[in-house]
Amino acid sequence: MGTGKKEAARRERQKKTSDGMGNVRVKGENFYRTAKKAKTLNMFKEGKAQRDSSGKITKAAAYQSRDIPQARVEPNRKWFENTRVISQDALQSFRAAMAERASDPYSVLLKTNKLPMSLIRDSQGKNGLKEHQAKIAVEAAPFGDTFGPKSQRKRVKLAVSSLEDLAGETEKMQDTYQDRLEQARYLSGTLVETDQTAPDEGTLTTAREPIFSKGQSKRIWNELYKVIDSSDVVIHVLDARDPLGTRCRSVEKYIREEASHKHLIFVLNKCDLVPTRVAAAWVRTLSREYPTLAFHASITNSFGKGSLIQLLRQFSSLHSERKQISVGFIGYPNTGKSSIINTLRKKKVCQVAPIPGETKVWQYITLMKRIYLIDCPGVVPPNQNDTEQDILLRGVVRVENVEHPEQYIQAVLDKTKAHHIERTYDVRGWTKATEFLELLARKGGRLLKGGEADLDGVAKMVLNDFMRGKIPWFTPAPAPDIKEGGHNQENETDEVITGRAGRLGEMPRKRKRDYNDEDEEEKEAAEEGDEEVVEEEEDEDEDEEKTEDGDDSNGGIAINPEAKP
Ligand SMILES: Nc1nc2c(ncn2[C@@H]2O[C@H](COP(=O)(O)OP(=O)(O)OP(=O)(O)O)[C@@H](O)[C@H]2O)c(=O)[nH]1
Repeated sequence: MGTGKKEAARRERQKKTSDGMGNVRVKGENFYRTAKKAKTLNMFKEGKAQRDSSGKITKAAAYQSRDIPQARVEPNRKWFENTRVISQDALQSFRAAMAERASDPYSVLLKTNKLPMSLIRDSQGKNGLKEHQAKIAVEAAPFGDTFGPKSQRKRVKLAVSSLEDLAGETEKMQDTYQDRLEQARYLSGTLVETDQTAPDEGTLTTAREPIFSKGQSKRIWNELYKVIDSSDVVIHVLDARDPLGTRCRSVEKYIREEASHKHLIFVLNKCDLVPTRVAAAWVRTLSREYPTLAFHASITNSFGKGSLIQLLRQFSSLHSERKQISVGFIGYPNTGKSSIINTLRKKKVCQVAPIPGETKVWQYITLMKRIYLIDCPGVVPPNQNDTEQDILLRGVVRVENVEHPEQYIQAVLDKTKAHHIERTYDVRGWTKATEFLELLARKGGRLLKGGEADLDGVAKMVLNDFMRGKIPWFTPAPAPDIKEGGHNQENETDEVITGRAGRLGEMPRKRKRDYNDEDEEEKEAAEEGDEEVVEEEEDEDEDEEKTEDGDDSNGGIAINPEAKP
């Protein structure tokens, strides 16, 4: 809207031309020219007709021209919509099903127009083109026309001209493949380890199903690097049941080499699923490399929360010159990164689910005025040495997407103790994984048509139970090096090696609790329970910030002063 003279002129003009009531249009709807008006004006802009001295039109204006403009169809993919593709298998089964129906005299096909009938007619030769082509290619064309010196068919283009060249080409491809493997190993940080166990020259790894490459996509790694770049403290969340399996060594290496000013700490989550001794042994082992904390993520009954907050406060005072510090949570999918953030905030701020890949993008959460938390999607370092079984049992893959889950059940049975399985499912007397599944399916009434056991469905259930902690299992901590560190070696050896907990998957039978002798019932119940729950007394601390700290004194933390933070 102009001011002064121009605006006054506009108002004056519009008073005459507007609705007759003297209402002047104000800025807003319909203030400017309408599309139609603009089009008309543009048409005139393209030029006037040319006239001679007597006023006759010698050349018409563009809008007056009667020439038909040259036009072409707009290249747009919408012309190709409604095109469907059908696989050969699906086509065959459709044909078979249709043939069956057609031959049944008691059934009539209604609404055939909703079925892709042309797919059937094709094979009957209605659409002659394809059949004709096939005939030419297979039956009608003589050998000479196809392959002889007078062949009319185009030669297949080959990049090689002789058998030797072909062999050389294959070797070259093999070398490139080996280089790629090497690079993948380097990325996963297992280059040194694999050197000793490197497969023999010439052996090839088989291709993997794409679902086993979850957490490795470029997108996820970009998210990870965003989180690392924006964090001052990086918390690497490990699953207490398999801390080494859920370690991302390449990320540790990256932080050590490329971002050594950032603090890396380990948080051993899901400690409630392993016996205290095992968690303690792992904390001792891992804290030789980085500060390590034991944690149990739960909004109502957590463990290690006070220690973690205390540690973050220390980091924050270490960087007192900054306005705030950011703490990034990284780790394998499903290790409980989002759950830890929810525990610290004491409310559900991040989406949590018992399936991997729930967190899709990074997320900022304010813990206190000076401490921000960043959630990251789960990452999986690519490692050619990991089998599909390893990847699956670490909880990286969504079980419902796995084909033939029965094949992994033997690994579950090997990792767990038979009596734990018996207690969980109340089945006994199996020798093989398939027998176990069969028993379980029959017990739960999970049968398919014809009374066959639904092995697939039951196997998926067992795998989910294994990952979600319904079946107790854990990886024992490695034996402590007697010469290393300043720990009480006697106790360590005793705890880690000779205890029942030292054996694979074995859980202590008794809880560490004082029983009343009279209270036999409770004692029995405790003996039944196979999990030794790490308990925490929460000392709620009034904080002026957004969180209330559950203080468990020094419960979860074990920091080795020699370890490089
Ligand atoms: N028993 C037990 N379960 C836990 C603990 N922490 C997390 N969980 C469970 O583990 C599952 C995964 O937790 P999330 O917090 O979604 O894991 P995440 O690491 O954020 O997973 P992504 O989104 O895939 O990266 C959920 O079902 C949680 O309830 C814990 O300390 N103990």
